[in-house]
Amino acid sequence: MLSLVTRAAGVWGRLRRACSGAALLCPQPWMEKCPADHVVFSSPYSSHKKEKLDTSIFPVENIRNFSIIAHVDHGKSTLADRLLEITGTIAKTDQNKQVLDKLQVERERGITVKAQTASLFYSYEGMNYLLNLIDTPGHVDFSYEVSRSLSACQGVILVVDANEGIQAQTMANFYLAFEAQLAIIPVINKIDLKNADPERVEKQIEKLFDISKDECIRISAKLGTNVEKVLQEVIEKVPAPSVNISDPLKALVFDSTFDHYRGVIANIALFGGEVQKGHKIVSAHTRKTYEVNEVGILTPNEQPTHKLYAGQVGYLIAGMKEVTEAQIGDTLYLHKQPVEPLPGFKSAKPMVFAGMYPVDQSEYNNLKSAIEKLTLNDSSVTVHRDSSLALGAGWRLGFLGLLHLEVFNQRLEQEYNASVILTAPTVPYKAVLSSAKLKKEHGKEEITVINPAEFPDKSSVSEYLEPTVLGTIITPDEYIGKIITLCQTRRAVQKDMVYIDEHRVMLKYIFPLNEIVVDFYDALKSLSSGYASFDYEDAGYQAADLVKMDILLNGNSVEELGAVVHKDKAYAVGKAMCERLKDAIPRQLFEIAIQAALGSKVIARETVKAYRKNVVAKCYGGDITRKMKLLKRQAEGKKKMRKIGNVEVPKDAFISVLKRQSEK
Ligand SMILES: Nc1nc2c(ncn2[C@@H]2O[C@H](COP(=O)(O)OP(=O)(O)OP(=O)(O)O)[C@@H](O)[C@H]2O)c(=O)[nH]1
Repeated sequence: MLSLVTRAAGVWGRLRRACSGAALLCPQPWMEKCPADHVVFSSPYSSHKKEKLDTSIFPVENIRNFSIIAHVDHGKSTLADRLLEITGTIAKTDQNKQVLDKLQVERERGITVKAQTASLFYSYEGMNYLLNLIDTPGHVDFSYEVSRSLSACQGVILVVDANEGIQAQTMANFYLAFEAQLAIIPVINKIDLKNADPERVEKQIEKLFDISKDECIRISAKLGTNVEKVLQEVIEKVPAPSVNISDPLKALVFDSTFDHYRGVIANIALFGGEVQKGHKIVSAHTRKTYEVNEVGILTPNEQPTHKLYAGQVGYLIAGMKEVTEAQIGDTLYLHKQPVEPLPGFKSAKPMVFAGMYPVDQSEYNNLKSAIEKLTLNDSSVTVHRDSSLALGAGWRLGFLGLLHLEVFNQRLEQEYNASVILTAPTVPYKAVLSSAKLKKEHGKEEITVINPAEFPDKSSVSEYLEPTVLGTIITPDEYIGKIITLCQTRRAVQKDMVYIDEHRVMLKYIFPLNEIVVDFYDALKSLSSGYASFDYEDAGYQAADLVKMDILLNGNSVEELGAVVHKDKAYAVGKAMCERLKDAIPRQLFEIAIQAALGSKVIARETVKAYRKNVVAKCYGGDITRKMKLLKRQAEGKKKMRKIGNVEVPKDAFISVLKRQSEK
């Protein structure tokens, strides 16, 4: 014990030297409130220190790796901010709002989409600890991030809102942690709210998770109330990683990003050994050898260290220039010291597919490289090459949900300046083939169809199958009636209904995936005044009576707008799609007929009237610059259009047509 304290004191000195003097310790204003034994010895967030830190002072027993998990908006990122402040990782200011949500898309939408790591230094009861915190997203579309993050952890802080109580994603995230056998610290947040009812939430936690209410910590992440207690509980309750420094290096790549200058930056968790600059490492996946250029921890910016040791979580740069070289889930080991690779991750199962095309074919290569780099950072996206008559060469991408698709699209625009056309999303259907010709062509009897254009005709199929999910809805009981009706209109079958307390009910339904993927969540929120929550998991395939619906513009079938629908819904969906297309397609110089058809049978029709006005007429005889401006604006608008036959279709129309306006 003594030697550890002495070592730690020495380290503190070294860390203090490594971080510039100004960055450290009292009399920093935010330090004065720290209790005497909670010594802070990291640098403020803003300053990236090039001088290397020595983290050897933290023996494995003093390392804790943990995640914060919760339902959307229950306060994970706010709690992370407070933990960063308490440990002096960032200065305490009012500007600290969701510091770990670094992406523009996260800040704009106010949600976490990427798990983010931060190493915190904390001194408690005379011991110095290295705490590696991973903040995770709450939305179901990003649950792959959560499950990957948990593989680098031994414990979780499970945050539950004191007003909303346990919600659908609280359940899902709890089970992820429970199945991974992690220590779970239940935290009831937002106790400062007027309607907070922590006692009710404690009862729910006892009932649903079998965790004693005495273990729950009541906090306000916003005000900082009791947050320090959470940190101490992490030290007390989360076990240190069970690893050995003297073993050969075994590092799990649990995330990667691509830096334009430095290539691939891999986030790694060390399950054995140590690694430092100059080491030769091998990727178990590609068997390629690399020399390590830099290792470090994330504070939460990259902070180089001399080495990374077993039990630590950090980053590694090793001259991987191609995005395909750093697979998430890969195991890295030292050259000539091979190890049994870690199990890696189950690959994500895409729920929604959509076509993605460059707005202009000349941008194909740029977009290709942008997609490759972004999928390195978001490995749950699957990519297949595709092409379409109207849109040219492109890709068919698989996502975990519609929000995931939208966020990926937004990130492409914001981080890679790439503008794309997205086609209507579809779920992966299956067809059991009866035609000998098709069976031979595909080399199998059952095919998965991720593009409606390739949906085989009924005459060559013995059965169609559609994907289903087990949905969990948690709602105040006053909305049950409306919710049950909504579920029935979505062809759902009820599996369970239990009261989780006097007024809240948990419903379980099997849904056809295509009934919920686009807008079920919005409909649920709107009819429950925002109080119901929803989460789902894969539940296999079921037989379904499916048909392919074509959309025609002036008699020409538009492959990119075609959809696979349930036969009973074809008329309603066709009518709605035609109506929405009518709103989306601007009037042009000729009349446009929009039709939905099943085979040769037209089931719905709308007309866009011709547009007669000459936009520059009013400029004749007038100012030529005004006329030029008007024409330029028109040309800009045209760039956002796609010509199909002779009809100009706005690029957003392809995706917006499937959205249902409102639920009756
Ligand atoms: N009153 C009150 N509001 C809080 C508290 N903690 C968080 N909030 C607010 O709740 C909202 C959501 O907080 P976040 O920290 O972004 O929640 P999150 O769980 O990280 O959200 P996602 O990452 O999108 O899942 C924000 O407006 C916070 O200011 C709290 O203790 N009290």
